[in-house]
Amino acid sequence: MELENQYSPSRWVIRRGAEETLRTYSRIGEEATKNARATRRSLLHVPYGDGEGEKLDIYFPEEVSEASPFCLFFHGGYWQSGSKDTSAFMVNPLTTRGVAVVIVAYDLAPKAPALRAGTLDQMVDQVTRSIAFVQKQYPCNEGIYLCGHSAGAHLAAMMLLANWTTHGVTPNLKGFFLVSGIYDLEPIVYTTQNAPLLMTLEGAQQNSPQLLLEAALTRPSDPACHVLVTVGQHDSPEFQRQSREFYQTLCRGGWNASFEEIRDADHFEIIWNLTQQDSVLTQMILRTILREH
Ligand SMILES: N[C@@H](CC(=O)c1ccccc1NC=O)C(=O)O
Repeated sequence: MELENQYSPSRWVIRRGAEETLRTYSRIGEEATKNARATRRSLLHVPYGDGEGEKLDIYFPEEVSEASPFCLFFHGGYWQSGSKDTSAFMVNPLTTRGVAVVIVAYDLAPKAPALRAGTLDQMVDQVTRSIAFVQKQYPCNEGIYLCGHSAGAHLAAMMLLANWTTHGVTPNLKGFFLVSGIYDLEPIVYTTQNAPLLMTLEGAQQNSPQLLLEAALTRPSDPACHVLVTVGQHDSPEFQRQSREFYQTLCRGGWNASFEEIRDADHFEIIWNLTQQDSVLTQMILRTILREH
C-alpha cells in the first residue's frame, strides 16, 4: 500500500538496507549518549512530573551558568519507540558552544494499548510540562529552543499552539528546529503505525499542527521566535510534502519561518548530522541560538 510505503522512512534510505538503518540509528544514538554522559556535567533522570516516564536529562556546557540558552530535544520513533537514553545526538556539539541540552522522555504508546496510557494527548501534555519545568528550574535562561525529529518534531510543533496559562509560567521560547517531522496525522491513521496509537480520524485532526495552525486566528505572540523546518533530500515524497506545506502555513500565519532541504541526507542521517559540529544542520541551529543572546 502506497501510504504504508511513504510513511516507512527506513524504506527510503539509499545507502543501506532498512534493517541495517534502524540498527545503525540505535547504535549512533547509544554511542552519542554514552559519550555525552562520560564527558559532560549532567543531571540524569530528573523528574518533571509524577509519572514514571516523566524524566529528562540535562547536559551542561563547560562554562557553568544557569543563564545559558537551553535546547530541548524530542526523539522520534512514531510515538512508540525511542528513548532519551539513546537520543543525546546534539549534546556534544551544542554544549561545546555554551548551550545546555535537555533530552526529554515521554510515555510511548504501549505495545498492548491500554486506555489512557501513552495517548497522543498525554504525550503533548507531557512535552508541555517538561518545557514549563525547565523554565521554572532555570528562570534566568537565555532562551528555550525546541528541537524534534520525526514524531518528536510533531510534538515540538504542537508547542506553537500551547496554552501556557494553566502551567503557571510562560517559557522563554525563542526558536523551533523541526527535523523531518509529521504535521498532518491523518494519513498515519491508515497505516500500520496506528496499531498501538489507536488514533481516530478526529483524534488525528485534533493533534495535527498543520490543521490547527490553518484554523488558528492567533498570531505568534513573539514575532522574533524563529521556526526552522528541515527535511532530508532522501526523505519520502510524503515527508517532503508535509514539511513544505507546514512551512507555507507558518509563513501565512505570520511566523518567522524558514525551510531547508538537507542535501544528501535521509530520515536518519539528518539526525546523525547533529552529532557533528561542522554539519550544515548543526551550524544552522548554532547560528540561530548564538545570534539571539
Ligand atoms: N518503523 C519505522 C521507524 C521510524 O519511522 C523511525 C525510527 C526512528 C526514529 C524516527 C522514526 N520515524 C518517525 O518518528 C521505519 O521502519 O522506518
